[in-house]
Amino acid sequence: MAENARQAQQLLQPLPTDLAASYFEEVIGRLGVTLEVRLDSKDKGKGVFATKAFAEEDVIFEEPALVGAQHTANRDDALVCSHCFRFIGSIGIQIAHRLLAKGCSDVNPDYLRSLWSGVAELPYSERYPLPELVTCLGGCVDTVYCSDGCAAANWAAHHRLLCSGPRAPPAPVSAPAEDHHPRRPSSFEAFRESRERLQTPGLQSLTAPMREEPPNLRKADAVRRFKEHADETNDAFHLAAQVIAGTLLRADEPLSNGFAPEARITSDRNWAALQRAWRPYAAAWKAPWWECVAIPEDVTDGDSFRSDLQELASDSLKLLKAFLYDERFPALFHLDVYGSIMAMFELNNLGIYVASPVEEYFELCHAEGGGLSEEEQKLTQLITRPLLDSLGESYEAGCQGSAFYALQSCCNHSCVPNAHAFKRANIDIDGRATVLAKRPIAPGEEVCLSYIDEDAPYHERCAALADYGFTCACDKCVAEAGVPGKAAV
Ligand SMILES: C[S@@+](CC[C@H](N)C(=O)[O-])C[C@H]1O[C@@H](n2cnc3c(N)ncnc32)[C@H](O)[C@@H]1O
Repeated sequence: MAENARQAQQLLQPLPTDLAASYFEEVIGRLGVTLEVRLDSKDKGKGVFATKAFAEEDVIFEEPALVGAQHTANRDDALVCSHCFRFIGSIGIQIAHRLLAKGCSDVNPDYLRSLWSGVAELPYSERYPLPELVTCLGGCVDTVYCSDGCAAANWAAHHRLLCSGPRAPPAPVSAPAEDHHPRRPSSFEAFRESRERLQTPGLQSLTAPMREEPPNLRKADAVRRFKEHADETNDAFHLAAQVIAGTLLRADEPLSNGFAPEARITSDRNWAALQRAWRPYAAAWKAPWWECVAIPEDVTDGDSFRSDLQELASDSLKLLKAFLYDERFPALFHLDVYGSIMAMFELNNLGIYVASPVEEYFELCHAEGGGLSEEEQKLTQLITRPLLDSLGESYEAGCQGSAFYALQSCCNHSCVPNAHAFKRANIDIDGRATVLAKRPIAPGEEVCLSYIDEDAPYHERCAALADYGFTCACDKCVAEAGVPGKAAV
């Protein structure tokens, strides 16, 4: 077996117990929570266990995503920080963003542009202050942030390698450069145009010979092609790119800082650095995507469905390698490794949901008892009614995406869960996972979430969990499976 394939197969092995234990101790320490990850939880693999008592509604843990992305289709609905997923700008900017993106003809576009630029402001919108928009350190417009801190953190985590920006990045990359001022694109059109350019490779980029372009433009085009393919086929490829870029950056760090793992031969040092950097994902090991995905009911030829998925992943990986390939770490770019990352998202992801402040704003202005006097509402609605009507039923659309969390992804399922991932109104305003106790939990008890509608009848629950590739062994399922007639309810 070639060295590359051999190393790839090694990356695809579950972490040895001692390394997995120390990795999760580090995760628990970083999050500062009173929990432990046990590696063998009753035939279910890993599980999360309480090490102290929790009362009902207690926060069991909160955790930022390791990688996360807003759904492509949601980008026009919600303008959020690309790192923490908080809403940004202002209520006026959020509404203008959506209506201008929709090409709405019911409201004067000049008025919407003035909302976008901040020249016009909506009455009472100051009651819902949002952080100023901050642009990307590398100058691309496919990411925007709520603060310099988020821009720097995203840059350091993976965006440094995934940025399609035209500007040379400021140095050092670990801290925002002093001359980097938060700034928002001057007009919605400039912002939008730049985003559209990201989604549509210009004719020039398809026809111009690559070698005549400066290297940074070549890279920018290759990044755009990868992102466009992900937008059109499967959002999870964006997350897979973040995993690979983040792993490369972590593997590179000890090598470039001279703190290389102890090994005399360079290739051995590179391999040791890669193995260490890969740990968060080795701990979430899964079989390749095309093998573990449940075949949809309407698909008759399962084999060709699986081979189509494999081909799709292969196309995506080729586009990624065009700008990200690093010859020191060839195993990271093996198709089976890419497939395992995709499977991790398929089986372990948590949806991101952040409620929109626009919903609350319209409640204030339009709902009975919303907080304004009748007279104030009447006057305000002269401005807000046309906006609300144009937005239509989906006026309250929140931010939606998906993310992977180191600890939450270890929580097993139960059809009588003692915990739930829940967003508390006005408290949980970003993409962190917040897990609350649904009932009192004793020390030593396993913390379980429900991946599905746990109130559904037994056979529906079984079918829903088959998509996750397992048969539930919780007490409720065991009891119901044994009761004649119950399965048919
Ligand atoms: C999000 S992971 C949870 C962590 C997992 N135990 C691990 O070792 O990585 C989901 C996987 O855990 C296992 N699992 C979770 N809940 C289960 C249950 N109630 N019964 C059996 N297996 C379960 C299944 O293999 C499922 O695909």
